[in-house]
Amino acid sequence: MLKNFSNVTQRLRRLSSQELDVSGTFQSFLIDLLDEGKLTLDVTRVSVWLFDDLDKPSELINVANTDWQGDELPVQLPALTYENFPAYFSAINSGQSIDANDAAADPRTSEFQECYLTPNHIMTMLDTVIFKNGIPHGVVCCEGNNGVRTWHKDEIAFAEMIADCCSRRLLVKELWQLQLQLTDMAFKDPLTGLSNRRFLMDNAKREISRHARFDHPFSMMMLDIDHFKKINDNHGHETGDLVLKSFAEICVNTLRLEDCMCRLGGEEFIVLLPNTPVNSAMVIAERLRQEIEQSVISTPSGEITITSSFGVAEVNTNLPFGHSLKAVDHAVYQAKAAGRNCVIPAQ
Ligand SMILES: Nc1nc2c(ncn2[C@@H]2O[C@H](COP(=O)(O)OP(=O)(O)OP(=O)(O)O)[C@@H](O)[C@H]2O)c(=O)[nH]1
Repeated sequence: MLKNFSNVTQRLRRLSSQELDVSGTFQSFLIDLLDEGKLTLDVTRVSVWLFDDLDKPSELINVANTDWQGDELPVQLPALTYENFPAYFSAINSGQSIDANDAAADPRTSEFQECYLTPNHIMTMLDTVIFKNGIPHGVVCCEGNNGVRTWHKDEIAFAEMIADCCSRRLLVKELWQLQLQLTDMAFKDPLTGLSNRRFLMDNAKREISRHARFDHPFSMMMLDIDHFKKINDNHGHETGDLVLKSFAEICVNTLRLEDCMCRLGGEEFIVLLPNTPVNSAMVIAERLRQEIEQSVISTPSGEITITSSFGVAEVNTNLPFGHSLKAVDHAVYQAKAAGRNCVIPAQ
């Protein structure tokens, strides 16, 4: 029987309300939950084990354990194989809770006797299944070494609630990862890993408003690789892609962390330079131009050097961003007309 039933459910409800809170780690949520299970059920250890592959599970991997210190995971996570513990795997796959009062005698858990139960003095086990879309995804394992025990239906129901909390938190974790992936896809250029045009337009709007409020100087530059078409024509599109990636890397490594480089499209890039007056932006652009000119890019079709034309402008924070974009675009046009590989300030 569960003692202080209303206190227990109260604590569990509070923990359960944290399932949607992705600000904490998955691990710390699990540990809080398992500690609650350990305390309430008065057991030696509670752990969470998840299947390696839901379609064809061959291993159960231990992802949380009340014995582990804080959030730290062991370098190698313990695992159980289907090959060694077929009866236990079948019991989990049935979806039923495993109330192994006498773990050594219970056919679902007796496989553990020699390798685990006896050496660790485990006498009783209560394992409840974690589901995903109705399919067993893993198990919450409660182990006791205070003698054989008859699990009461309240205790089994409580352990099942713990497993259900795990199921929901796992789902939230997956949805959150999907959300991050989608945001990444929406705002990142897949080739270079830089932010894309959509991000640039959003971010520029925010930066303009921030700089206007504090009356700070805000500059930008446009970079356009010179004669990029020739690289594609002479070495192939794949090498062209590699050059674009290396170009982005060279620039990011030369710029400050707070500078925001975006790929506008093709071989055209924009760098937003927060809190930077135009004369400093000209110096930064010239330094970058030299760095690009001196870099040698190794590709499968040989070493390639490139140059780039620059347009630089101080962003007018009283006007829409498109106005400044047009100004740097025109400056790049002039840089190309002036023979390329140079930096031209916008008029
Ligand atoms: N490999 C590769 N090429 C691209 C990509 N996007 C655009 N391009 C190519 O970039 C080339 C740009 O050519 P142009 O606009 O003529 O410019 P350019 O050859 O650099 O000449 P200038 O700008 O006048 O110096 C085109 O051949 C595009 O097909 C890309 O993602 N990968």
